[in-house]
Amino acid sequence: MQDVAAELVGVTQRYGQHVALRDVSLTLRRGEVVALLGPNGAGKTTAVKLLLGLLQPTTGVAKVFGASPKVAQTRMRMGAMLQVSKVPDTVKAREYVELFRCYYPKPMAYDEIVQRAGLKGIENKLLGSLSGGQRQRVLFGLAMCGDPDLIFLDEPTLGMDIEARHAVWAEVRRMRDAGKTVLLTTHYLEEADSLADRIVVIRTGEIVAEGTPREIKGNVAGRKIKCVTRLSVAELKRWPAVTEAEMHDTVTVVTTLAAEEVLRRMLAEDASLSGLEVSSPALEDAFLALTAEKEVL
Ligand SMILES: Nc1ncnc2c1ncn2[C@@H]1O[C@H](COP(=O)(O)OP(=O)(O)OP(=O)(O)O)[C@@H](O)[C@H]1O
Repeated sequence: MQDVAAELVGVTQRYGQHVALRDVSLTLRRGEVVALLGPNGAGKTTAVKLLLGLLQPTTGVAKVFGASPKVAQTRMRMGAMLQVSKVPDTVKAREYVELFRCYYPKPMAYDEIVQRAGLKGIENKLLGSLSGGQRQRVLFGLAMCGDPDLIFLDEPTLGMDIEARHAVWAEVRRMRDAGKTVLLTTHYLEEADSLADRIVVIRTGEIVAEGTPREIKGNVAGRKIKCVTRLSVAELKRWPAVTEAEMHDTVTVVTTLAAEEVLRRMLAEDASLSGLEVSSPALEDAFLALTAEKEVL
């Protein structure tokens, strides 16, 4: 069994009357990248703050490396890049990184931070003069200062250009390969798909799905069969394994959780079927299905 790096156990978090998280249990194992996905206001930042010890759960327990995240020794092993982080405008990037390095007993070497966070060329600039993407890179560097075993990245690549984004992705993979644990929140589903070993989807304070990117995509949205067929959409919709069937111009698109079974039957019933294409759903399809507003009856 893999070691547990951090966990929320039966956590409910209230802000006054508002329930931001409801009985959430979440485990982060050592050496894995977990992406927390969910629409605005779902409770992602609240979960991160609980694990960082910035919030005390209303009920339930938050643990990091077997202890409270508020314990100083535990904090030293964590790094965080939060959306809300504010930086002073009149301090140079270099000075700020150096300051953060002082907080840790065994900080990462300055040059290593510069290289890993892509700070070359902006080290001597005032933080107030940096672009949004450059500022994000500095925040990424700050999160790495203590060479943490557990790192929280809240929307890390927001505003970054493609090159900077890919550099962050490479760095996250390097951390994982070094046995570190990464919790990532992102609205870029491609980012979660590409980086995460496991995805946890939250909707209105509750976990609604959890699994590898492949499982999340496969189990929820099914696969799509596209082809030209004389079978009618109305008929296809009546097949038990078909979730959805529609026509786009001359192409019929069938969504199903049992692609092989449906395909065999389609070929058996329409020998003239042509232009066949079977595709896995995008993570976006699964995400939209999982986080869709509950129907009001
Ligand atoms: N300090 C607070 N006081 C009152 N309500 C809060 C507070 N912080 C968050 N909330 C509410 O709790 C819910 C969850 O917020 P949270 O910031 O965790 O969501 P999120 O998933 O991170 O959203 P986003 O994707 O927009 O960053 C929201 O409805 C939010 O309005």
